[in-house]
Formats: sequence, C-alpha cells, structure tokens
Amino acid sequence: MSQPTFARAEAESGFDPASLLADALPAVESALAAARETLRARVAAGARISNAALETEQHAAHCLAWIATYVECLRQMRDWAARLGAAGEFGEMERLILGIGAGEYLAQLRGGLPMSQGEIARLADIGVDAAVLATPAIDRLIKDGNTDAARRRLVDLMIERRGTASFGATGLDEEFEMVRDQFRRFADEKVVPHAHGWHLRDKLIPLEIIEEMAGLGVFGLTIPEEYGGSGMGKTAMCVVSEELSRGYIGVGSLGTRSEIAAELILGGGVEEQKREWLPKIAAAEILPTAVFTEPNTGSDLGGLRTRATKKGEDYLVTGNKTWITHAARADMMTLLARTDSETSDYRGLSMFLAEKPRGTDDDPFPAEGMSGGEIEVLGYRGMKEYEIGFDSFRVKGAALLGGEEGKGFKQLMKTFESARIQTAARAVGVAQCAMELALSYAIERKQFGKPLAAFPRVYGKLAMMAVEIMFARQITYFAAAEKDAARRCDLEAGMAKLLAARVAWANADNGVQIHGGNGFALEYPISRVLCDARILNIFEGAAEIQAQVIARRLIEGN
Ligand SMILES: Cc1cc2nc3c(=O)[nH]c(=O)nc-3n(C[C@H](O)[C@H](O)[C@H](O)COP(=O)(O)OP(=O)(O)OC[C@H]3O[C@@H](n4cnc5c(N)ncnc54)[C@H](O)[C@@H]3O)c2cc1C
Repeated sequence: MSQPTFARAEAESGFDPASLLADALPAVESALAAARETLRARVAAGARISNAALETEQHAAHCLAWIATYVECLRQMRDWAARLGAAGEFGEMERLILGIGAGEYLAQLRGGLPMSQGEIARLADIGVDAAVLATPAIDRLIKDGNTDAARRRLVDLMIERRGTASFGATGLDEEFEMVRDQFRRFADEKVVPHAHGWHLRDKLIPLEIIEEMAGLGVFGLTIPEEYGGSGMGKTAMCVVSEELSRGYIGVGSLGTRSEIAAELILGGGVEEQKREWLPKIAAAEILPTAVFTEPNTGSDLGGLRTRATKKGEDYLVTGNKTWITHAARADMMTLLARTDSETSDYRGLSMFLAEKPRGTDDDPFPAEGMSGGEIEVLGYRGMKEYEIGFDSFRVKGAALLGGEEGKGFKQLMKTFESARIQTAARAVGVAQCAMELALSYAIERKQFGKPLAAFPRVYGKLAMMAVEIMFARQITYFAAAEKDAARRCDLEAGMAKLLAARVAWANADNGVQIHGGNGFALEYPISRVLCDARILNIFEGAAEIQAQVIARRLIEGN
C-alpha cells in the first residue's frame, strides 16, 4: 500500500490509537487489580504473604508480574503519545508504532503473553476471565492496530529513514538526543568496526577505548560533580548505555561495574570512602569489578559462604567466587563476604572495597591469596568472566563499606534499581543493533526476485522489532525518570529489565532468522548479537527472579 493510500485509509476509518489506548486502559487496569486481589487471597496468611503459598503459586504470580509489566508499558506508551502529541511530534511512524504495539499487547493480554518461549501467562491462570477485556476500545485496537498494512507501512518508513538513531521519536529532550548523537558517532567510528573481531578472538576491549570513553565522561556520568563526575542522572545513563551497547554489549557494559561501585559508595560509604574512590572511578583511573556470585550461590545471594575474618585491623578473605566480569583487569573489587560466621543468611554479609593489582591474560590474579582463571563463554565477551579462589586474601579494615559489618546485602540491594535500569538500557541497545543488522540484510538480500523485506513474514518481524524497542525504551526511560526524581522505582526498574531482556532476545533471534543460513555463520555480526543477547535474561536478576520480585511487590502492595 502506498503512503497516501494508507494514510487516507487510516484517516477515513477514524483509527486513532492514542485516544483508543487512553480509553482502553481503565479496563486493563481493573483486570490487573482483579488478578492481584485474587492472587493475594490465595497466598495470604493473615496480614502477611505466605512464602510457601507464593512458591506453590509461582506460575500464577509470575503471570501477574508479566501482565503488570505489559500494563505499565501500555501506560507509558499512552503518556509518550500524549507528550509527543502536545509537542506536535506524533507523526505517522509514531502512530503506527503505537497502533501495532498496543493492538498486539492487548491481544496478548487477552489471549496469553509469552514469559519465555514455552510459557504463556494468561489471566485465566490467576482466575480472572479475559472477557473483562472485551471493551469497544480494546476490540478496535486489536482489530485495526497490528494489521498487515500497518506493519508494511511501518517498514517502508523504516527503510526510508534507515540510519536514523531511533525509529519513532524517543520523547526525550534535545539535550539527551545530543548525548545520543555523540555516543552513536563514537560507537560507529570506534566500536562497530572492531566489535566482531574482539568477540571472535575473545579479546579484551583495548584500554584505549576505555580511555576515550573516560574522556567522554562515561564512567562518571551519574557521579555527583563534587566527587568528580558530571551528575547527569539515570536518563543520560540510559541513552549512553543504549548507544554503546548498540555498538557492542561489551563496550556498553564497561560502565556497569563503575555504576554499581559508585552506587554502593554513594549509598553506603563514609565520606572518606566517597572522596577516595569516586573521583578515581569517574576518571576510570581505577576499574572496579563486582564480586558477589559463588559456585553454589547465584540467585539466592544471601546464602553466600565466602568468609571475611577479622585479623587485627584487617580482614582475611577465604572462599570461591565465580562469574566475575572484568576481574583480571580490575583494580578494585566490590566484594560481598560473610563477616558473621554465626549466620547463614543475608544478615551476616558485609561489603568491601578491596584493592587488587591488575592482572594479565597470563597471570590474571597476581596477588597473594588470590587465584583463578577465565570461564570461556558464548557471548558477552570483551571483559571476560573469571572464577576466583580466595585463600586468606588480605583486605584492609578501612575497606569495609560504611565502616559497619552486616550491612552488605542491604547496601547491595540499594543499587539494584540503578543496575536494572542500566541493564534494561543495554538490552534496548542490543535489540536496536539486531534490528539494524536485520533491516540492512532484508533490504540487500534478494530471493524470488525481491528483497526479503518485501515479504510479509519478513517485514512483519522487522515491524515488531521496532515496535518492541520503543515499548522497552519507554518503560526504561520511565524507570530512569522515577529514579532521577528520587522516587522508589524497584518495581519499574524490574519491569523494564524483564521486558527489555525478552525484547533483545526476540530481536536477535528474529535477526538471525532473517539472515537465513548466513545468520548461523560466525562471519556475520548477527551471530554474535544472538550470543550477546542471551545473557540479558540471566544476569542482573534472572527473568524468573525478576518476576518473583515484581509479583511480591504487587501482592504486598507497599
Ligand atoms: C556472563 C556472566 C557475567 C556475570 N557477571 C557477574 C559479575 O560480574 N559478578 C557477579 O557477582 N556475578 C556475575 N554473574 C553471575 C550472575 O549474576 C548469575 O549467573 C545470576 O545471578 C544467576 O545465578 P546462577 O547462575 O547461579 O543461577 P541459579 O541461581 O542457579 O538459577 C538457575 C535458574 O533457575 C532459576 N531459579 C533460581 N531460583 C529460582 C526460584 N526461586 N524460582 C524460580 N526459578 C528460580 C533462575 O531464574 C535460573 O533460570 C555473571 C553471570 C554471567 C553468565
């Protein structure tokens, strides 16, 4: 369908996804409220939630988490459309994205939405009849939103506007779009040409790249100016993380450990620790690494066993850690260890800012009491992952975060909002990379005398990639804005991470599909993106853990 024909047909039919979505939301919100109440009744033990009942009802609880995530996303898309509309920026592409996405997400809310490839969340699983979603506005969005003509028109526009940073206005202020342009240029010039080679050869990202990123302020982006950063807030962090991760997830993740360390120190450190560490982190003079996971302790981190035993002024650390990213090249470890040997849960844990010497490939841990080696991985290379053994490794007493034992787990929990928002942004960047690669390939590759992009099953995939990127983006920006406004946002951050990770994986998988056999060839960058995307559902709170946390918060309603 040509542009004037499609636009005319839409105008004549009076299809206005923005106002329809606003009309559709009350029914969706009351279905969510009914689901929450029904589940709460099933897992309540008096005024409290029974952990045993919540575990028995885990499938239903996670359905609730996913349904709530869709609802939040739809709310954010409604607000995005309203803001753009008021600014005169709600154009054809934005209307198509909204119509396709809202129509599709509402249809999934009614019929079932994928929590993973084989697990579908249905309102009926929680005991709520999806018939409550049969309102005129919802019916209309489902019928006229995600149509073949709309998908085709959206992809025509994407082809016309190929090379632009975002398909559809992001809704962010110009200041953020300038930041985006700067980092997009940096990624295109300095990262994209090399990323695939670094991945294939399992190379550390060169230090010069880190130095250049430090010069651009990446590592001090959210650190307050008084501690040597630029105090820009989490929305800026999202934009930077997205663009760097679009270039290569390894580069987009270089700042993650600095962000976690800075959040830990800002939230739990004494003034001296802030003055000592934050300016060095901001300048990338030191690279931190996050040392939490153990071979027997992953999602259930509160039960970790590595011990830190007081010896005079200092501590001696003994135990095993695993999956530690960028550990060899790091200069400082945010290290979680048990200081109270009488405990076996989170209460006996303490956080340390432990110094270590930089290692090399040949000698990754040149420190007394520290050993370990690289874990070979599928993707997410560029920093490398390590297992580490500590045997009476000495950590200075002054390295105890906040100068108080037993606070480590809570100090770490305070960083989750920020870390999840940053991970959601990384996922959006990876999803964008997959879409851009797939779009280019679908334009260039011809079969049956036509570019692949001309076939409905190919443009259908491309359209949904662009739509879901915008959905994941808006919920991520919302979480970031809440964080910047100093409001509690663990729920929103978890939802953003949950959705964005699924979107990244779906885009990478569909990207490979569009590449056909070439997508399976190591030579093609989409093969790397597939491997890179896979991690996003596992770390920084695996999808199931994220859903559990969201569900509990919803049911507790605090
Ligand atoms: C590439 C990579 C980099 C990493 N970098 C770091 C790092 O720098 N520092 C660090 O400390 N850690 C790091 N990790 C570790 C990461 O945080 C953990 O892998 C993650 O927390 C999951 O823990 P686990 O692997 O032990 O899986 P498990 O906890 O054993 O979980 C396995 C599966 O079971 C599910 N599951 C577990 N418990 C439940 C439950 N109660 N209900 C339902 N499902 C459940 C999980 O969701 C998951 O799908 C990294 C991991 C990887 C793979």
